[in-house]
Amino acid sequence: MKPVIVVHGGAGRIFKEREEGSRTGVVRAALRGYGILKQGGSALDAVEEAVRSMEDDPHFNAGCGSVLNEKGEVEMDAIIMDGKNLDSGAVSAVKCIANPIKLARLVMEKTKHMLLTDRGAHLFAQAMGIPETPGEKLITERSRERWRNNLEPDSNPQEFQKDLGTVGAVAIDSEGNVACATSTGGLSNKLTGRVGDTACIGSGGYADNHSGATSTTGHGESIMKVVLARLILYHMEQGMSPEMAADTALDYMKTRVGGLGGVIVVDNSGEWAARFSTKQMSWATVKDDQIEICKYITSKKFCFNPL
Ligand SMILES: NC(=O)C[C@H](N)C(=O)O
Repeated sequence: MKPVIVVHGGAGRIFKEREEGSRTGVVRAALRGYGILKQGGSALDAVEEAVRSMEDDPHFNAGCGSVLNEKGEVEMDAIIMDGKNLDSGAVSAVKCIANPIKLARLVMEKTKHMLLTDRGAHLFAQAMGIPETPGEKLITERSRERWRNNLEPDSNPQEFQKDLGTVGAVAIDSEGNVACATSTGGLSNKLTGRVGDTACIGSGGYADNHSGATSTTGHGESIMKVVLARLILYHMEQGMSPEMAADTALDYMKTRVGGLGGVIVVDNSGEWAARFSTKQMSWATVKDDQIEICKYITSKKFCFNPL
C-alpha cells in the first residue's frame, strides 16, 4: 500500500495576514508525517507527529496559539484513534501542556480508559512525566486580543469565531492501517469546562481500517449533533467515495442544524478528500511523493520529492 497523509489547519475564514503562516504550517506538518510513513512508520505515528507540529505552531488554534475561554485561559481538547483495533485516546479541558495530542496517545496506550479531562488529565500527565508548560506560554497576543474583543458587550462573537484553526491529520501506512488525530483550543470565549467535538470519538475524528479515517473542524456543537466523523465513514461503508461522503455529511450538518465545518478523509485504498462548508480551510496532502495544498493559497499543484 502506498502511504498517504492529509492534514488540516482548521475550517473558517483565513485572514490575509495568516495565509502564509498557515500554508507553511500545514505543509511542514504533512511532510513530517509523510516522512514517517515513507520510512515504514505507522499511520498512528504519522498523524501524531503532524498534529504535534501544528500544536507547536502559533498560527493554529491548538497547543501554543489556542484561543482562550471566558476567563482568558487556555483549555484544549485532543483525540487520536488507531483504525487497526479501534483503540482511541482523548483529553479535554487540559491547560498547562504543550502537546495535548501526545497526552491523548498516552491515555490510549497506558490506561484502560478513552477520555481523561481537566484535573484528572493533569494528574495523569504528571504521572507520565510530561513537563508542565505555563499557560502563559501557550497564549499568543492574537488570542488575547480576540478574547478581549469578545468581552465587549456589543461584540459579535460569531464574527470572532470565524478565524478558527483547529488542526488534524489522517493517514494510511504501507501496511494499510489508517489513523486520525485532532487537536484544538476550542471556541473563543467558551464557558469554562466546555468540551467540544474534538475530544469526542466519532465527532472530532474516527478511524477504522474497514473503511478509512477522518478528522473534523468547525462548529463543535453542530459536529457533535450529527456525529460528523462517524457519519462520513458510514456513508463510505454504504459505497460513497471519500469526497461524496464528506460533502453529503457536511451538507446534512448545514441543513439539519445550521452548522458549518470542514473535514479531511482517507479511505482504506488511499483515496482522499479535503472538503468544507466554511469559506476556507487550510489543508495539505502528500501521496506518491507529491504534495498538494489548498487552493485558496495557490491553484498550482506542488510536485517535489520531500525526502
Ligand atoms: N476550530 C474548531 O474546529 C473548533 C472545534 N471544532 C470546537 O468546536 O471546539
